[in-house]
Amino acid sequence: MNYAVVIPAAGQGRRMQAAVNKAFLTLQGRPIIAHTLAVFQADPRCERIVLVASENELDEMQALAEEAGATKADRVVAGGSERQDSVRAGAAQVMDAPLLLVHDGARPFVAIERIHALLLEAEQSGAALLAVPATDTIKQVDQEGRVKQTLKRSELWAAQTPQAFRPEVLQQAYAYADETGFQGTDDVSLVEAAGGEVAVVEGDYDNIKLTTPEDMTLAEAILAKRAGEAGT
Ligand SMILES: Nc1ccn([C@@H]2O[C@H](COP(=O)(O)OP(=O)(O)OP(=O)(O)O)[C@@H](O)[C@H]2O)c(=O)n1
Ligand SMILES: C[C@](O)(CO)[C@H](O)COP(=O)(O)O
Repeated sequence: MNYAVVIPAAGQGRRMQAAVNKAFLTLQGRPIIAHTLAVFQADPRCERIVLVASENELDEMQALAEEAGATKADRVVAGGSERQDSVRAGAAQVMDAPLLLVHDGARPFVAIERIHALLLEAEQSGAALLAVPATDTIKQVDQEGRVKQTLKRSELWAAQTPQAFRPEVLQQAYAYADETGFQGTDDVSLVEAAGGEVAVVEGDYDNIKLTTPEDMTLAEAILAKRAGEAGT
């Protein structure tokens, strides 16, 4: 099944501590968001890209998408103050798509094979995400900085994007969020909160979200490794 993807890039990148929105920071001379757009532009199953930008960066983002040759990104829409608001504004544009994906603008390394595995699962389950098994031991910590408990690592997975939905499933989840005021830090958590099932598809550890300055160093290393593997 084909799909439309919503790419939120309307954040402020505070943890990146850069002077500009981190989407515009460059890796090997290309803006992060151009790397992300290239993945979906190259995927024949991706029909449309909805890019979500801050109100004051709409023109800059549109120009960047054009320069990057992302012809599927025919609209750039204004985001909101929270990630969930930005995704929602973008999703409203493509609720008629066969499947709807949400993918962080700040995750430039997702592999097309993983996207296709995710599509298969979402088609059947209604909602699915890429995730990787936790590699660290995870502690639940109270407000005073004391450990409440050590969570069972074999049951813990780190959520990534893309996250994929049959549109009616996402629509119902948004209706639930409207009723309850639920705010999630990712998109499938709205479906979970509404009592729906979410399937997990194993992703790759290099599908990182560029969040802190250290991630930029890691990202350059991932690109260099890929270039080495491709012999370029
Ligand atoms: N109001 C928001 C907040 C986030 N995002 C986007 O959601 C993705 C993941 O969010 P995150 O990495 O947290 O980005 P920022 O919110 O920009 O970072 P920070 O929390 O450090 O400010 C990013 O592509 C970001 O641009 C968005 O579109 N709208
Ligand atoms: C959606 C997400 O990337 C899954 O890991 C993550 O939850 C986004 O969180 P952020 O606080 O907006 O970075």
